[in-house]
Amino acid sequence: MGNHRNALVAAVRQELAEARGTARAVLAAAESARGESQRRRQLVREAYATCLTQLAEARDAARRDILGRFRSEARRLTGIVELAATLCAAGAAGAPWRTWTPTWNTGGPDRGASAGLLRIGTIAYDPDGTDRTRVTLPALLPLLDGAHLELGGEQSAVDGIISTVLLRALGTTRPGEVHVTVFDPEQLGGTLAAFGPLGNAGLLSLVGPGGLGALLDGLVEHICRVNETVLAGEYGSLAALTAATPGPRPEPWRLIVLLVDPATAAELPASQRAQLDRIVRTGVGCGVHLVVRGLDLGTQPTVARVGVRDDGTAVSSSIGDLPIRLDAPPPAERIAGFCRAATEHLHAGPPTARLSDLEPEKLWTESSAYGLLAPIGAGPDGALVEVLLDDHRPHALIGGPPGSGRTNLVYAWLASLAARYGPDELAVYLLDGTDSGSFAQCVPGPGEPDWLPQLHLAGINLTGDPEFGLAVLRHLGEELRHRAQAAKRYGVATLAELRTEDPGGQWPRIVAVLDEFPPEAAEVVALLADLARRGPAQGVHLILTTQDPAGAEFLRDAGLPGFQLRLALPKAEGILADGNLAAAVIPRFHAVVNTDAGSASANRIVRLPDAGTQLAAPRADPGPQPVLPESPGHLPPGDPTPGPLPGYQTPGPVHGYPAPGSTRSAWRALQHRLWRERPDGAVPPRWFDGHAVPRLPEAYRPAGQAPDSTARVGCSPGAVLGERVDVPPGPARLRLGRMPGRNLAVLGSRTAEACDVLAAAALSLAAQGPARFSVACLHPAAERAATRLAGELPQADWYDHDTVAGLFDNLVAADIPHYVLGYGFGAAPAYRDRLRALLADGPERRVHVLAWWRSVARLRETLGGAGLDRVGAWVALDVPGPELSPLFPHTGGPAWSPRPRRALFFDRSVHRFPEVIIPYEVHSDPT
Ligand SMILES: Nc1ncnc2c1ncn2[C@@H]1O[C@H](COP(=O)(O)OP(=O)(O)OP(=O)(O)O)[C@@H](O)[C@H]1O
Repeated sequence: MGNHRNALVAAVRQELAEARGTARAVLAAAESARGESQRRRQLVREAYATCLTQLAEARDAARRDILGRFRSEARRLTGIVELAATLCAAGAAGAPWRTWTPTWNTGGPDRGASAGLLRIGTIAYDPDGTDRTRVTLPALLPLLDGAHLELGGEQSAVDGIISTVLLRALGTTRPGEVHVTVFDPEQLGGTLAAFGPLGNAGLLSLVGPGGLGALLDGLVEHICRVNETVLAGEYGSLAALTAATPGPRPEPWRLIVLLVDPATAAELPASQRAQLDRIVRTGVGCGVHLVVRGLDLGTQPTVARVGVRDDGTAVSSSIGDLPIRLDAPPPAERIAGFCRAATEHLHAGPPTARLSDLEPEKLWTESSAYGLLAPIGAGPDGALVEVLLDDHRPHALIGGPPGSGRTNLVYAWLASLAARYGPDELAVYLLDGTDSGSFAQCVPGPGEPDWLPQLHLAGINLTGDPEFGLAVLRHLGEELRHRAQAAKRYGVATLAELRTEDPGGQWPRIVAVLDEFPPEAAEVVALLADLARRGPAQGVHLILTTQDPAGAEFLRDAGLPGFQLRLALPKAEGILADGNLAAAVIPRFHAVVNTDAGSASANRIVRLPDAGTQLAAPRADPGPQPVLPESPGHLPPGDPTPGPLPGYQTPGPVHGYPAPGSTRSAWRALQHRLWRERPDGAVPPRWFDGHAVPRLPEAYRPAGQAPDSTARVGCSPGAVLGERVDVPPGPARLRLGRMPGRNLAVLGSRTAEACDVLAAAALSLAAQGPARFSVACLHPAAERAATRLAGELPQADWYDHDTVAGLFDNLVAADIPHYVLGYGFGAAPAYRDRLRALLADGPERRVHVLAWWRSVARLRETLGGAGLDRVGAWVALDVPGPELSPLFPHTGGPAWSPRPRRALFFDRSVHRFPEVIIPYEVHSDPT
């Protein structure tokens, strides 16, 4: 039993031991699993913490990145907004009052430029609420061509806004482009008193307390008129019309300031309310803008509202909820100063057009096929006024008393034409019938080698030389004939058609300016009439200028057609039609341009630019004269002028030049530019200066020793007597062939000039080949010149009172010509018969007498009445025409009024009528 019990105990123990062992094993396993779990949990916790940290870092990085991008984008956009704001409210529209100045003082705005926005304050914008991104932008309001303004809130602040927008609107437009009307029944205009000076220029009007209805009615009518007559259904608004068409705005803006207290506003009659609504709806397109305080303008999109809040800031419907920090209103003295300046500016009129304003963008781009169109100045609105010369209105008459600016006007017109039409399109001829050297600036001068490339010919200082003007008119008549023949060949009638048919031909339009050219002579009248009548079809245009009514009367009397274009300078008489008094009232440097022969309805007032003609004051020193470069002795008789126009000239001083180094005038600067553009091979124009005394050219002076007597002698050498007064430059010559009468008498008491004629003749003969010269001086006054000539001739025999017999004794026949130069033969009566015999039979033996007598009576005394025939040619200096009748083949003497340095030359074998010549200066240096 005990064993059983023991065994049982042992078995129980055994089982217990096993169970304990098992439990221990399970416990150990559980503990180990728990440890593992705890480790894992730890790991997870750690991973979680790491993850959290990383996520936080990533989030922070992303936030930083976003913020950075936001800020840079905000900065960029802010920059754009600032730029846009600056552009929308440039200059006077946005500048602070400290530096504010009206835009027209700084060169702008352009005529007809569109209006922008106006600054009234600033808006502060802080996108992220940290002060770091805070930006300040101008708060801008639309007004001109943009909106009506309805302002509400504290009164003084609202009035400040009104002053601000008014001044900015006025300052960004040209004076006169904005008219202001103020209805201020409480203060009777006192609210905007600083703008008062505008009233002096009609730019500000006040409406009395009972005038609102009439004001609104008037505005409605004005809007109707603009819609009907100005916009005429073609344009939606004045802004669109101004943008689409060149020139100034056709209608000014009207700013209507209505300062109404709310009580009055509430009692506004229905009719006025209705008119107000009409204006609100339709006014902006017609330039009518309401700026109101105390009135409700309704909900039209054309209304911008500004409300001033109690804290002094404002909000605007055009900006949104952003509060506007209002600018201080403009100081009253600045407003008043501006208004005074604007008034003065308006009274002064538009700025003077400068010569450069008349120039096109590019030189020489126009074709003259159908006419010549060019501006000559600016109209009252500042726009350039153009004048046209064409086949229908071909010619122009310019008139104005002395000093009124005729020359200046011609220069301005020429500048405008010459800048547009190149030398292939335009040929200019200038004749100055005054003594003022008017056109001297167009030709080369000392230190100024340039000339007007379109200029073919200029006649300067022609008071004493109407013959040159006549020669030019004849030349133009020839050109007309030449063109008419070409037109006939091609079967066309107008220049435009000729140019189409003959594209390679040179057919520029010709503009001939005749400044005070005297039309007295019948031939001048006939030539002018011919040019005026037939010129237009051939592209020849005349511009006549006159300083007294006689010029216009002449036109009327002569019946010259085609002068519909009239340009009347201040106080011009007879240029415009009777009863058209415009020229009497225009100010200095203005002109009335009239394209309808002066009838009052066609008047246009033009302000002319200064072409700088004041530099054209006459100079004292004469310049050299035209020279032909042909060798002497090779000209056909009667036509000493080979070579086409334009002639050429030795550059030399000409009257009227600015001294070298002087400031270039506007004209001169333009001419220099044109000259640099001249075509290759362009030759200077032919010019003739009536004040200049030509020197005997070197080509007509003997070069050295007497030519060998075996050298060839021309059959009829030509004695050069003086410069011809003709279009092609060149000397007048006397052919001395072996024919009876080939002798020369120089007549007149101007000893120096007579000696010059004989000296030029002798020297030029000496330059042409071997010849013998005998100088017989019997007059003491001529002794010095004769001695000098004898010394200059290669070989000459000298005779005086004591030795003159030898002259006749030594007349031996020779193969070379023998020229006898006589000074005062009348003083040797003892030799009259021998002299008469010499004159009679000398020329056939190649002995020619060239001699000076003080008068025709002396000549007659010396030669006897019948002996006059033996003198086939004469040069008369100060001998009146009738006295020359014994030497003249027609009845009565030639028409000749003597004048200094001019002589009448007649060679009966060549001339039908004598010609005027200018005796050369042979010895200019005192000896
Ligand atoms: N538009 C202008 N602006 C400024 N100055 C001008 C203008 N027109 C003319 N002048 C000046 O007035 C003066 C007279 O002008 P201009 O010589 O052209 O007149 P004119 O009528 O031809 O005179 P004259 O009868 O003496 O020949 C000159 O000093 C000229 O510079």
